[in-house]
Amino acid sequence: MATATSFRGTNYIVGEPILPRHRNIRTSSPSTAKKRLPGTSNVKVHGVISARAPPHTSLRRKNERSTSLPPCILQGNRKAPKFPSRPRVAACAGNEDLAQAVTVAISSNSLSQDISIAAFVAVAALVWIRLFKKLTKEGVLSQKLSRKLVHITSGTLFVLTWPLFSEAPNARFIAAVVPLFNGIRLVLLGTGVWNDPAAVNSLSREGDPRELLRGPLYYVLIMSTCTAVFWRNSVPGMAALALMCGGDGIADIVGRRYGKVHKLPWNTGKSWAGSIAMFISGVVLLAGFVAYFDALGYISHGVIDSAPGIIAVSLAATLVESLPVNRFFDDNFSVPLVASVVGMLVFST
Ligand SMILES: Nc1ccn([C@@H]2O[C@H](COP(=O)(O)OP(=O)(O)OP(=O)(O)O)[C@@H](O)[C@H]2O)c(=O)n1
Ligand SMILES: C/C(=C\CO)CCC[C@H](C)CCC[C@H](C)CCCC(C)C
Repeated sequence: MATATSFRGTNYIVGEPILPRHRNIRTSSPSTAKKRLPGTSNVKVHGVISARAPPHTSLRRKNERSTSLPPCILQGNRKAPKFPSRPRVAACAGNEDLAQAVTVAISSNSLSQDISIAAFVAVAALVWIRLFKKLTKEGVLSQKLSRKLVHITSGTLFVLTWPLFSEAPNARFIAAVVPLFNGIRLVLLGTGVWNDPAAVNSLSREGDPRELLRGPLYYVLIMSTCTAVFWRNSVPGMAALALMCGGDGIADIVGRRYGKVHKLPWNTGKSWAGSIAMFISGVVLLAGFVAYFDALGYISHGVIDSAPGIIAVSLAATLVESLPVNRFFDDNFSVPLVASVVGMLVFST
């Protein structure tokens, strides 16, 4: 029997029988969302919601997701999820055993889904690095350019894979293992336990394996931390990674090419060209991340609403990157740190 319940001004239907093949259960799309229930008026129907996990118990903070409810439902269905293959929990009101069995089945399903996705992304990372290793070995890319292209692309692509993970609370930690796994590879290469000069060349400035224990290792550790701490429903983490990957990476490429003149007055090792490129690419990549996660319903900030915050974060990170403090603070540490702190100040999530 369906019963209507209300949360944050939106009415939901709780209950109705569950199908064992829960993966096939879909929430209704916005176009089918408005239906009438007997005895109610203007009720929005957003699929069948678990009797064990009503919206108010699932909502830990704004936008945060439960194992069963996508953010669009928690937010009163601002948007429908674009990945409907994620399991949606349904349960029989009044049938606790069945509801529990389904919850257990979904939890184990989420775990295997997350492990498979993490394994897939880890393999994709190996293939990606191998491609750059080959291009450097064949002289298509210089060592410096290869390192910066790996720096720009691997983090960006990794962030784009976040929606593939399930809505389970542990999904973020399983995703965070992917950069950690790459960190182990860097430690093995950097300490010489694993001897692969071609891989070292594609990831280092001068070909010295010990370099991998600094910038590249900080990079994967920051990526792992942002994944586990901020994840896909929090803009400060996206800001940290956008500025570290896109901003800092582009500053180097543009600065080396066009920054021979017009050096910064407070740091003659860096140029206006590099810093302006960092600011613009940081803004563009962070706006891209915000648009992507907003479109998928993970965050409630649109690009336009977020524009002042995006500009503030990018300016702060660009300023820090331009300071002559590289010898003490690696850019892969200082840039994401400042971007995430400013991000936490200017974005509510
Ligand atoms: N704002 C910036 C940043 C970088 N550069 C150029 O890019 C080069 C590399 O800068 P940077 O990335 O800071 O140097 P590294 O610390 O050597 O590299 P990484 O951060 O990748 O470790 C600089 O020498 C400079 O020519 C620039 O002109 N302006
Ligand atoms: C050279 C680097 C930084 C120096 O400033 C970057 C090092 C990159 C790591 C070795 C690899 C990181 C892989 C990502 C965590 C996952 C990428 C997955 C994607 C689908 C390709």
